[in-house]
Amino acid sequence: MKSIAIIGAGYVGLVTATCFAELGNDVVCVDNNAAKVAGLEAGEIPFYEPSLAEMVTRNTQAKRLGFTTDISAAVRRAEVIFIAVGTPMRSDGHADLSAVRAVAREIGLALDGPKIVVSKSTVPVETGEMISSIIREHAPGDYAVSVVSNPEFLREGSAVSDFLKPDRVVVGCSDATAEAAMRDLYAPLDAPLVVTDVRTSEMIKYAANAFLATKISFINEIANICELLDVDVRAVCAGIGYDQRIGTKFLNPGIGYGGSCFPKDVRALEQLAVERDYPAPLLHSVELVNRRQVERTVMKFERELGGLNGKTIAVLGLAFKPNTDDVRDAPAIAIIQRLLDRGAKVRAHDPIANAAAAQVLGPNVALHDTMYDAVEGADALLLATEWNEFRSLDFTRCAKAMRGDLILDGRNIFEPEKVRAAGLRYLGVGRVKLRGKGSVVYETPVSYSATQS
Ligand SMILES: NC(=O)C1=CN([C@@H]2O[C@H](COP(=O)(O)OP(=O)(O)OC[C@H]3O[C@@H](n4cnc5c(N)ncnc54)[C@H](O)[C@@H]3O)[C@@H](O)[C@H]2O)C=CC1
Ligand SMILES: O=C(O)[C@H]1O[C@H](OP(=O)(O)OP(=O)(O)OC[C@H]2O[C@@H](n3ccc(=O)[nH]c3=O)[C@H](O)[C@@H]2O)[C@H](O)[C@@H](O)[C@@H]1O
Repeated sequence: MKSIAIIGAGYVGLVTATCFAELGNDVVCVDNNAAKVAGLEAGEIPFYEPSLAEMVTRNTQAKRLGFTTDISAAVRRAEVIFIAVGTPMRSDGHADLSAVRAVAREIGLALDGPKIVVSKSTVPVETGEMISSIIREHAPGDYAVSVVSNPEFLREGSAVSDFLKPDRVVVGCSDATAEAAMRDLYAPLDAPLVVTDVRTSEMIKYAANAFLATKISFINEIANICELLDVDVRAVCAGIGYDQRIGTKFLNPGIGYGGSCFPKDVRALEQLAVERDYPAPLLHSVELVNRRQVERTVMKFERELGGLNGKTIAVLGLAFKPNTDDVRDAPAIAIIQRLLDRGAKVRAHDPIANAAAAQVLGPNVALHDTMYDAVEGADALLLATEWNEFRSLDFTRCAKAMRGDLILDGRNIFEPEKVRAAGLRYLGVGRVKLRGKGSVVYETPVSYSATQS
């Protein structure tokens, strides 16, 4: 049993804190957002994540988990301190490390003995060294501080089981004391432990996300080519996915990847390379293909509807993927913004993310409580997020409610024959031959990065 402080009660911080408490540790979770801490103390989880709320309540009641805004007190009582604050994308594509720096400074100022400081946040190679020097600079005494990199691989929507049953745990340490403490902490989990130095561990996290994003952009590109050749990409996925070197996972074409991590982490890794004079053309293309997937979706509507001005599009799904209310960098939001720019009206529904989407989209989009309310009077429908409830969409009911007849299945979850049987037209991603040739005029320039030569 260890005494742990987790700094940052966001997605990763709260899941990490709760899971370490569940494993029997004494955990305090710190956030500088007082309202968030007050909410957590009252049992309110600031985002939607299946099974997390019950686990927070159980561990809070068992007094293994607490919340505070007092970082100094939390640092002093903990043996191990996890940094789990956000590292969002700066406008130049680099990771914004201001929150990590601020936390390192506060840890330094509060130091009163030896500590192990662990970065759970996704951070560029060399950040561990930066954290170490900031802590030392502000510490009141010459205390031994081991800085560890322990990246997190959980996915939103399955965060708790991903944390407790990981494929592997990666720990980057610079000394034996820290390594022993991390081995101890993760001993209850039945998972391989990959122990490296700090820099390698930082790189592993970016490489993992970049690889997964690459797989998605790869299959999206194959899907786009399938559309020109009248080949169904789903059969292609099955045909290549059985090869275990390729695998079936993360091979679903769609309207592009989104979320708070893939877009920012691919760009951050690219920028790490670019500033060392390696232009990272593959990473650049991964991001480019992803952005163009959004434009391609808008283009499909434009072509099929003969223009967008005055047309009404119903969008089902706003979150960047199912089982989350997170709309950060969601492709649905980017598509909606482009549809609005071209004069279309948008009606939308998400089972969980309507409120979060309203904050980003403002009053220009009509958000509805049910999927059937959203499709009422629409010229076309976009399935943007594959929530389970959308899989049983009644196409006959849609055909009656809609003004037009186009269904664009942005996640390939519908059977085209069923859609057509209801008198509707079906378009997916890589499943139906596109009208005309492949000459799509994309908005995204080939070189969009300011620092890319
Ligand atoms: N969201 C995800 O699924 C995953 C995220 N990550 C990485 O984990 C890190 C955290 O991501 P999220 O949890 O999504 O971020 P988030 O933005 O949801 O949460 C960050 C939290 O830190 C708090 N915070 C910021 N500055 C602070 C300070 N000085 N003192 C105390 N609290 C402070 C904020 O109030 C916020 O509650 C990022 O580096 C991200 O790339 C890694 C794996 C999965
Ligand atoms: O670093 C992170 O934050 C996390 O990023 C992703 O997790 P997450 O963003 O929660 O969601 P994913 O399930 O990976 O989906 C990301 C995006 O890719 C899209 N996707 C995924 C799989 C696929 O086959 N096709 C596809 O378009 C999803 O729709 C979604 O928009 C990684 O899967 C996690 O391992 C990692 O810890």
